[in-house]
Amino acid sequence: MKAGVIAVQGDVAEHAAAVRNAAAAHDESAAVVEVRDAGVVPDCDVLLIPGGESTTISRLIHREGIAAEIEAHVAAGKPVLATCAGLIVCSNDAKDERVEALGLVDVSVDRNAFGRQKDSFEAEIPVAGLDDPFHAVFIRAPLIDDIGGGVETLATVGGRAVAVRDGPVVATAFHPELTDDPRIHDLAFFPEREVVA
Ligand SMILES: NC(=O)CC[C@H](N)C(=O)O
Repeated sequence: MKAGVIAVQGDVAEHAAAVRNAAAAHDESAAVVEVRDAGVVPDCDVLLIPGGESTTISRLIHREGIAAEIEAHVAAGKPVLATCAGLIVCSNDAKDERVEALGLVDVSVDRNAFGRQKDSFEAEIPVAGLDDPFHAVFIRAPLIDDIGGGVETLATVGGRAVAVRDGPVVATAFHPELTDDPRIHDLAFFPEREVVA
């Protein structure tokens, strides 16, 4: 499996490690490429859009011609995992003119809504499809506010969605790449496969 991590800004190395771990759990190997230029995404089977700073990621993926390739990847039904800033970039509307949202996940977000109250928190949260709770790390996390009818909510905190699936895209307000637990990467990339011990 060839996995592309959008690497214009954000926590790229952590996603690379997590997707390798997720693939290893299926006795597969993931060849990870860091995407900084156009022309790489079309060869990727799966994509990861990391946490970081959504205004910067948005500006650079449009400037480098990567944004349109991400859109084509999703239009072809290929999986994407987008976390935190990645979720903001993939949303319909980030309510911030500096973020040219890709509209790949039918939600609107409030960029730093959780962050304004508290910069960072961690919580054990149940996630649809996982047997045990997931240790979720929230850092200046976005709040998902409007959710389209075709979007599946995978996890909530305080009644608010924090993980969603829209077709081939799984998006989280938290950072599954910052723990050693590959189960969210697994959900995104191996949705119908049995984990090999
Ligand atoms: N940890 C994060 O990715 C924070 C994202 C941040 N709220 C932003 O707008 O980019």
